[in-house]
Amino acid sequence: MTRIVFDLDGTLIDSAEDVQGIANAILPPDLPPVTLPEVRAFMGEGTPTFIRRLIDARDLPTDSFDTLHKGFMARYKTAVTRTTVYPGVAETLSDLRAAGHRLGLCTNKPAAPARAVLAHLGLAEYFDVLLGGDSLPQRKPDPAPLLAILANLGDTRALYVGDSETDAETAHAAAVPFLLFTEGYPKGPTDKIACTARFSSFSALPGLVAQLG
Ligand SMILES: O=C(O)COP(=O)(O)O
Ligand SMILES: [Mg+2]
Repeated sequence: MTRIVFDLDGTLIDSAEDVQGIANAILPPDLPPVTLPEVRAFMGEGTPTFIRRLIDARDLPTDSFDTLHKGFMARYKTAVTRTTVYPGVAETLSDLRAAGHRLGLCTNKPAAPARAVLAHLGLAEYFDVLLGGDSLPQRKPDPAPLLAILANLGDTRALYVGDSETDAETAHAAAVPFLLFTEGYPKGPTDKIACTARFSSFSALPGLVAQLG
């Protein structure tokens, strides 16, 4: 049995279009809408950082943070309809569970929208434990959420699966082997991201888990 912890946005799900929708809903209408590449670049370090990046990109007053953050959070839980699951994710999670592994979810997305989107996509049942970006005082790349999830899952071999530099840093800080999904929202070239192994299709993951055991 391995404890396998997953990142969410850009790893299991492609949520950028839903996040783009709520970002544009809170932006003053006279400003240029935020683009998908911008959204992908702003995501990964949690909602407060996303809002700060949005403020910088559209030269908004810094004191608009609270209003924008509140508007964003109010819409986030229901912004699920344009989100898709990467190919093979559900089958792979199901196979890993059937093989006896225990699965956790460590995301910087706030916990309520993370739970909502997992439920909407039928993925919630696979995870024994979930921590979001607002669950603890620390968020990734601080290793605290990943370590708390792993402690909850037992004390066997552990792996962390994510899509970004933030995830690589988190795994390194927690001294956990990192598996990089290369098709998500990295900030730079994926070959520059330190990892134990990389994969571009979820069908490869069960083999990697077996091999690293
Ligand atoms: O909400 C974010 O910033 C991204 O979340 P993630 O940690 O699931 O990639
Ligand atoms: Mg991610």
